[in-house]
Amino acid sequence: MNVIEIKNLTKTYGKARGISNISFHVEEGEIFGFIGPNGAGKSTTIRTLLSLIYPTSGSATIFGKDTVKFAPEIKKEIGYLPSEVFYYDNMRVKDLLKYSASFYKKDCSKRIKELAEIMDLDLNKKIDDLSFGNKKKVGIVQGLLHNPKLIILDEPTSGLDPLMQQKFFDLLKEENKKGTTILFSSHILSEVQKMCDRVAIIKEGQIVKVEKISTLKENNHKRFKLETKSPIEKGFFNLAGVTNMEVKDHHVSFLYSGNINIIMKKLSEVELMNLWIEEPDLEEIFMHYYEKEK
Ligand SMILES: Nc1ncnc2c1ncn2[C@@H]1O[C@H](COP(=O)(O)OP(=O)(O)OP(=O)(O)O)[C@@H](O)[C@H]1O
Repeated sequence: MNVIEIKNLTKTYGKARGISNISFHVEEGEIFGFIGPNGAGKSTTIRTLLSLIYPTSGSATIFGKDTVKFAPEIKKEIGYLPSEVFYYDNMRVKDLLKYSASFYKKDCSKRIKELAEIMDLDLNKKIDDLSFGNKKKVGIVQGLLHNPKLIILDEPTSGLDPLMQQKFFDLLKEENKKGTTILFSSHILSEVQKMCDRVAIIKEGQIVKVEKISTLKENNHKRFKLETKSPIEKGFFNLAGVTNMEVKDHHVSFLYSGNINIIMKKLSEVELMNLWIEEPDLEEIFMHYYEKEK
């Protein structure tokens, strides 16, 4: 079953671009990454899904229900961590969390204590006295306290130190093992690579690619680095599937995706001093997709 199904979702802010014709789905039990640079449209997509803003056109369903028509019902089963959290500073953490829990018709007190312990959050402190990172932890507990079926995280790790990031990721993996579906937006590729099964890449309001992380990493591209006996012309490796070409004296480096025999044939025309064939990291592949669309 698809927990999230997005069909041709478009949101414009007056004349300004928000998102345009976004379509993808998130399956039950997946950790799905949503990556793109600042301003690409990640938050706009997420806010539209949560009916915090309304689509200009297109539609989406969560748990098979239209996100606009069934917003209040759907929200009970979603845990949402916005990219920025704002609170009434005067409240104590425990009172704020108690207030948040009152929206759900279940007793969340045990879970609040558990989560606060995992995230090393002092429930007795006033919000006012918390650092930015500790405020983020309040947001995390707030998002998870009702054991939601779907967790939507918008740039969740900003402000958390590396140890807390790790604890948070472990916590999410634990939730995921219990069957919780997770949509995770980020511009930090390494964390998407670490956490997610599949990923949608968004650029300038449009989806560039939806792919399994494993496919992105392993099957599609290889980085070729070669040292040649004599300098070669820049256009020598102008073949379909060759990108990110860099030539410096006797050193050539490029990404290749396609029939490996074709590139090997081309390589055999060059007198090689050395050759390395490596798996590129996600960062390189990601840049590659961006370049392709220019
Ligand atoms: N309230 C708004 N009014 C006008 N334009 C907006 C508004 N919110 C977002 N935009 C525009 O919509 C586009 C997408 O922004 P969005 O915040 O969704 O991107 P993002 O991928 O979440 O980026 P970031 O990582 O910086 O949060 C941007 O061009 C942005 O300037």
